[in-house]
Amino acid sequence: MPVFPRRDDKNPRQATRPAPAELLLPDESRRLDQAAAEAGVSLERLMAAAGRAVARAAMRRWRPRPVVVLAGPGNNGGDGWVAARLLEEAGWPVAVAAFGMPPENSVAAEAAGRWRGVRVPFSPEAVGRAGLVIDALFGAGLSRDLPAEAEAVLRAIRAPILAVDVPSGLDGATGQVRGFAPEAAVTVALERARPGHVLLPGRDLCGALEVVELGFPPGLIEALRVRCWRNGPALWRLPVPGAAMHKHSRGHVVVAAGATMPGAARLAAAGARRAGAGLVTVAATTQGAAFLLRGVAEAGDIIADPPAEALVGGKGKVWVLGPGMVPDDRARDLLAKVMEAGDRLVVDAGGLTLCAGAPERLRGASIITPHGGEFGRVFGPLGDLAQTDKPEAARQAASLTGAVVVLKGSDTVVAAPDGRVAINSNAPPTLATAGSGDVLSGICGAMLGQGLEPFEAAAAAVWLHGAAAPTGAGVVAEDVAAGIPRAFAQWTETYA
Ligand SMILES: NC(=O)C1=CN([C@@H]2O[C@H](COP(=O)(O)OP(=O)(O)OC[C@H]3O[C@@H](n4cnc5c(N)ncnc54)[C@H](OP(=O)(O)O)[C@@H]3O)[C@@H](O)[C@H]2O)[C@H](O)CC1
Ligand SMILES: [K+]
Repeated sequence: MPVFPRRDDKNPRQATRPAPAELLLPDESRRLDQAAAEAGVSLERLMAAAGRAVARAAMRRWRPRPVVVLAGPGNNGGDGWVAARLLEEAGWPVAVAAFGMPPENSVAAEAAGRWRGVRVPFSPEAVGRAGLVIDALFGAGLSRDLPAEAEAVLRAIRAPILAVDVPSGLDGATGQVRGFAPEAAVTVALERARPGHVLLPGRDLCGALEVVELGFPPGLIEALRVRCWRNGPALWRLPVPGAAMHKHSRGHVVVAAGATMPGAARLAAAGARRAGAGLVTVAATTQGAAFLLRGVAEAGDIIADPPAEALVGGKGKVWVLGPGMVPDDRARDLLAKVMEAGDRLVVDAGGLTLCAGAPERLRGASIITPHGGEFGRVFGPLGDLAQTDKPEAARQAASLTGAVVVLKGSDTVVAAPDGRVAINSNAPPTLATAGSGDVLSGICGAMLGQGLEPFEAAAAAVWLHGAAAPTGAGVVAEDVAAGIPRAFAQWTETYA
């Protein structure tokens, strides 16, 4: 069995292991506020804490300068009114431009009522001479596209923007822009980040993300039973080889591949081997392919001639089915046989093409790794949903197939059939290169082979893949595979 490093509370190095980074949905945020109220922590207190955090963020990052606070009609605006007062008390020149006023007797209205300073009309001219703009127009309560009037003002800003909760117009749940959203220099997230801070294009609009605590009573976040996290080492532990291990205890990954793109098989095999698979076999699914595959195999890969079917079944077997594979009848039969045998299975590329418009064929797979195009081809209408709500589309696909879905991109989403979602953010742009996905499917196979359950295997593989990718020009997929030992070392050094 693989050895997992044990958590040792006496080891001070492990203090660096982060807590799981929950990503709160707007609805969860509302439930949190409600639970806080029931526990005696009022919205007024939370808003005071939010406004204080915003003012402090401004003072920490900038010298005093003319500030314009754009205050919306809800609690996001309320945070803005509080921040305006605190900055003015600290001696900063502040003006507030309100876009509608909060409802009478609301907590936000009270915050607005305490403002005695300068008010300017909500107009493009108002922000023209600002040295800093605090965007407190809309946050979690954005319910439709940004109004044109608000867009015109936000577009006129030339100064740096400090966004409260989210840059207004950004949907915190999905990372999508509703009409328009400005690009902030800093975004102050309240208590926890939101999926929209990590998903694209949202992540790129937030600038530096500061997550601040508002003083919720302990235990309330845990009680929400959040199902979405930023992917990272808090969610899984990588397997590290123990002294008593031998190659057969680290999983046997079989890469079922074709010969039209033999490089794909080679990269998947390299990913699996570097990520710790004990044994890797490249199995050709087309006659004569073994001959071609042999030419690209590295030492350590065993090439099997068809029938690859002969390899189906057996303890510790994990299939990576699809890299460079021709989606023909033979491949379809192999997929069915592997499913029938109950072998663990990662489906990618050609394997996904076999299931175009027929997601039910994937029932029995452990992990599938589609990019956006493959996802649309397999899941039809869910492909459209993925354009607007990637986590929800991946979650539905996982529930439909029973497989963990790795919906790839610069913001890869990993979704489990039980509703857990991890959103990845460590992938450098260099990963957008041919063959990089093949390396990932191999790493997924290796993680399964070493005993991780599918969601953890997939999330760990995606992180490792991102951490393994060198940055800078000239990076090819081979370099990603070669970077895996360094990524393991980084993990061991920091988190193990
Ligand atoms: N626990 C926390 O995280 C806390 C967060 N706080 C802050 O509260 C906001 C969320 O406040 P909420 O009042 O729910 O929502 P907003 O302020 O974002 O906006 C709601 C108002 O805006 C109107 N609205 C929404 N979309 C539009 C639009 N496109 N055009 C015009 N008007 C819009 C909405 O009107 P409706 O007609 O939709 O009802 C509301 O009037 C969160 O972001 C934090 O900043 C708390 O301060 C502390 C706890
Ligand atoms: K905002």
